[in-house]
Amino acid sequence: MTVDGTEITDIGLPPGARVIPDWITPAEETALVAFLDEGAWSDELRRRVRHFGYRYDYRARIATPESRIGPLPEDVQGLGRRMVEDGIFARLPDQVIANEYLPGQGISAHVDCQPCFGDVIVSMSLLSPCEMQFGCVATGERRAAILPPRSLLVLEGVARHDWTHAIPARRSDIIDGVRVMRGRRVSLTFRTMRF
Ligand SMILES: O=C(O)CCC(=O)C(=O)O
Ligand SMILES: [Fe+2]
Repeated sequence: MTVDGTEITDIGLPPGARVIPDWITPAEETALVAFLDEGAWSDELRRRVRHFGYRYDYRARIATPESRIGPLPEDVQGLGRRMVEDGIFARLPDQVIANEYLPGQGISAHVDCQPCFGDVIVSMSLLSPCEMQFGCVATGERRAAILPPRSLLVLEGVARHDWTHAIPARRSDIIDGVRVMRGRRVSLTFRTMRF
């Protein structure tokens, strides 16, 4: 398999990353998307986003204590509490970004802000599956994995700090050898502020 012309030798997740399938039910998924769609999505990027807890500044690439919006909405806070109960976070996540990806939209390779955000990053996938690509900053090694809807992707350790993650901006993915057209995907990324 090749990703952007680079041969991928080891398909899968980088060390320190795991996918927890079916972490929420289809009914919870529907309710969450409805909640997100009731509010105002921001058009500041090529994909739509909503920020909760603290606003992330895409130009400066930081979130600061001054960027505080307020407490997380109860629906989102409840998921954070469940992540703490499940031992995924040691303390309650307090910064969440919702991303909406329509077919053809993606997110470029990045490491989440290291001075701003803690050592665990969790991304919840809703609606459509998609491929996420990973790149080791030191060696250039590439990996890729499919994120199923209602799953959690947990990034910690090396996967959080030393590998980039990205979603290719395309309209379909190869899943189990079959080309699958993307639908609308919404994700919620949970983080803890370091401040
Ligand atoms: O959509 C995703 O699953 C990832 C989002 C992401 O990487 C981010 O918000 O930093
Ligand atoms: Fe990220």
